[in-house]
Amino acid sequence: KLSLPPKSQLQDLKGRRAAPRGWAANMAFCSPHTTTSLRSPCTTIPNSGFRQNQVIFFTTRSSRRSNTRHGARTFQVSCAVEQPIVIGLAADSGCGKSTFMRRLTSVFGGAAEPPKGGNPDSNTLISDTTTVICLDDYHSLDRTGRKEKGVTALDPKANDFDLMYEQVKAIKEGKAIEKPIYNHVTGLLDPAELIQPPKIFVIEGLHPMYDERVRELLDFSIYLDISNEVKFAWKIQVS
Ligand SMILES: Nc1ncnc2c1ncn2[C@@H]1O[C@H](COP(=O)(O)OP(=O)(O)OP(=O)(O)O)[C@@H](O)[C@H]1O
Ligand SMILES: O=C(CO)[C@H](O)[C@H](O)COP(=O)(O)O
Repeated sequence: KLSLPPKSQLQDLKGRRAAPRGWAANMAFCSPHTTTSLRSPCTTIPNSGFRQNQVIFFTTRSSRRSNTRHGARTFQVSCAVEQPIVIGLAADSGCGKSTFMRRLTSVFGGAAEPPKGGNPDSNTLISDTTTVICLDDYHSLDRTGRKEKGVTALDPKANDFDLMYEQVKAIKEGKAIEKPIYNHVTGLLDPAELIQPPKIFVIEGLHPMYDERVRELLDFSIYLDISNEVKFAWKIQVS
């Protein structure tokens, strides 16, 4: 997961070139020491034990152990793993969020499909670079619960913004999440699905910008402002 510079550019701290033969094997035996840039935000790189923007010093072991001809040297490698970009797409129901997202993800590459082998009623779409989740999955009340409390899905009280924030933040830090599923067929909250951090993470729904903490995590925000006239015309056109 770490991006090592090409062999031709790898130098030790004295500016000497790495041994041309066996440098990769040598690195495999080395012990890492890290430091963090004070100016950069730091996030964990999945499965690496390192954090983004850390500078890692690898000190190689003696030549005998690593089977190369040169002695111990220290190399500096910067972690340059990109954080997922988070896009928030907000609009009322029936304003074309799914249609817009299908077109956008195809521009980013690959057809968008639900998670393979998962819940057939999942609202998630995954393509080569992009994962789109629907914020309806953060409804804190199911259909019956909303009816009993006399609130609609648009009411902030019917949505779990704490969980939304924690999970969007986790994705941005490169961590996988267990996201709940709101089942539009049954009106119930289904068991969670595993979402891995993608290159581009889109959160679409009624309230991607309502909670200040979630808003702060967005790299881009899109609001589809569709008049009722147009929205109803689209619906009638289908039925
Ligand atoms: N640009 C468009 N031109 C014509 N029709 C459109 C356009 N965008 C969406 N529609 C139509 O409007 C309807 C609603 O679109 P869509 O399902 O994408 O909205 P949505 O915001 O995802 O809805 P919901 O939140 O209810 O799932 C669909 O029938 C779709 O085909
Ligand atoms: O799509 C929606 C909001 O984006 C629905 O209005 C909301 O999720 C409630 O769903 P349902 O009417 O199926 O109980």
